[in-house]
Amino acid sequence: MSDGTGEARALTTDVVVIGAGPVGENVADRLIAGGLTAVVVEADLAGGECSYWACMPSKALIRPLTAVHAARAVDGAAQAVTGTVDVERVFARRDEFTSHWDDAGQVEWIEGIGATFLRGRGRISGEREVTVMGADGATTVITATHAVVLATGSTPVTPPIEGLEDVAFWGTREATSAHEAPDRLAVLGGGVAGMELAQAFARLGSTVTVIARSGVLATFPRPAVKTVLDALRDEGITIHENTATTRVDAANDGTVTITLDGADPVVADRLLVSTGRRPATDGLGLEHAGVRLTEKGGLPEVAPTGQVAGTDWLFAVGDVAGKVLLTHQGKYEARATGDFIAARADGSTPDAGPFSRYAATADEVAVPQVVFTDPELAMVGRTVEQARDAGLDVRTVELPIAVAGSSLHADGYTGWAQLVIDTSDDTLAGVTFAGPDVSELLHSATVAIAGQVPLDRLWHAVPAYPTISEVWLRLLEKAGR
Ligand SMILES: Cc1cc2nc3c(=O)[nH]c(=O)nc-3n(C[C@H](O)[C@H](O)[C@H](O)COP(=O)(O)OP(=O)(O)OC[C@H]3O[C@@H](n4cnc5c(N)ncnc54)[C@H](O)[C@@H]3O)c2cc1C
Ligand SMILES: NC(=O)c1ccc[n+]([C@@H]2O[C@H](COP(=O)([O-])OP(=O)(O)OC[C@H]3O[C@@H](n4cnc5c(N)ncnc54)[C@H](O)[C@@H]3O)[C@@H](O)[C@H]2O)c1
Repeated sequence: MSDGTGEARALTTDVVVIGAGPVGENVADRLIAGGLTAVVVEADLAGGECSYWACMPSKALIRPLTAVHAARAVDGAAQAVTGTVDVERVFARRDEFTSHWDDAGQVEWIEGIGATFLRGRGRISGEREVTVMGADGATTVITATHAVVLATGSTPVTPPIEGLEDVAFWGTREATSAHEAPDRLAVLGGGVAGMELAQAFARLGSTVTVIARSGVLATFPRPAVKTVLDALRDEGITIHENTATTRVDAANDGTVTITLDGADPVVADRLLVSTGRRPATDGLGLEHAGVRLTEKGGLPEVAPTGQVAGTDWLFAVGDVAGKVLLTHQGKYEARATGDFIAARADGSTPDAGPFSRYAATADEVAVPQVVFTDPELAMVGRTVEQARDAGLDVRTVELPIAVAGSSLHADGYTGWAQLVIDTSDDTLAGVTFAGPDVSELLHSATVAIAGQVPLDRLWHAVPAYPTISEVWLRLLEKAGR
């Protein structure tokens, strides 16, 4: 804002938060709860990528499709599903979940907690100083007495493929906000976003081809990924793994041809590029904080408190911190950072050791993630490879999910589960489930890992009969109990 004379307006606050995604909102909430004042700066929509173009719209699209599929998998209920999915209603329901891309409710929430909301693009312009350029060109210079928190999220990475820059392709933003399903959709990138959206659009009526440079969902155990691959292929989705894309061409009729190394070209009406994201650090003025970005544009070391290495006033949380690109983990970092800044504001040095309230320790050992394909993938903690890389001595037990609860849940239920066990203290280092609706099992595993519960004690956590959770009993028996 300016005062009408063209001069910058000046503001002073305890903490400036740049970015009002879920993570920025949460850090502001903790700062205010801790007795500080905060200005939250947002260039686009308050609520961020997650609310309008990522988690919420994608899951809003997926849920009705999964619900229909689930009913069809239960004899007696299947007979009640006599129609087809109402594609228009699915998109309309998604529109409700994104509040029709109107952030009035989120702005009201931010102001309701007592923070000041400022619409504009923020950049660091000096020590503890942020300059905000409003959409109308007005400038506000904000001085922070305590800290500046970066919560600017991430931006998509576009691979350097010949011809791609001349094609009007979809990113995940366009896919999650689409109002129609293309006849033929090609998806470049077999990560979480690509696989979820591939199945969603296939179920909305598109003929879908996925092109993955490596194996799809490569960070998950392969037998778990196989349950997803088999299901998606059964639904008619073509999946090319370990396949390089050599060039992309657009024709005058709007179709796109994707030339592959070692496979026939793919012709599509739309190309979705979902090949990963990187921290949103462009134009943030980090040089004014003495921070040098890494080659890939990431921040240097960010401590578990969120403090950026080499400064005592700059913090980073959520996607921009570059640790874990998940909403729930970013919000967890926000709680630790907000509490740390508030606790430090009186001049004391809070104990920010592992598992203290001021350190996002779980980022390293207990990150839960769900892939909302159908069947779902749900994993927390380390895979065998990650555990061994971290120097742990581990053993595994794995088995198909075949208990009374799963057989009742869906006819022909197919699932897979694995425990990664740290042999030094007989606790869990990682757990993976694959199968319909396993996402709701995941928190049990997260509690066991974060709580470092030994298997001997876990044996006394009796799963209710007949639920899918009974797989815990089978896993523990196989582990020697
Ligand atoms: C398709 C898709 C689906 C996903 N689904 C899930 C899911 O189901 N579950 C899950 O946990 N995660 C999911 N994610 C990841 C999730 O979206 C991110 O981890 C999450 O949005 C990170 O939150 P954030 O607040 O750090 O960043 P963002 O949500 O990106 O918010 C950052 C905000 O900062 C603003 N900003 C940036 N620069 C400036 C600036 N200079 N000045 C002012 N404002 C600025 C942006 O406009 C934005 O509003 C998904 C991602 C994608 C792409
Ligand atoms: N359910 C969820 O929690 C959820 C859903 C979607 C996204 N996300 C998060 O959002 C972030 C972004 O998702 P994403 O799927 O875009 O990223 P990602 O990093 O998970 O996957 C990107 C994929 O693209 C591939 N790739 C890279 N370059 C390629 C090329 N030239 N050709 C073909 N493939 C190529 C990579 O090998 C990788 O498999 C992720 O970190 C993810 O965790 C989470």
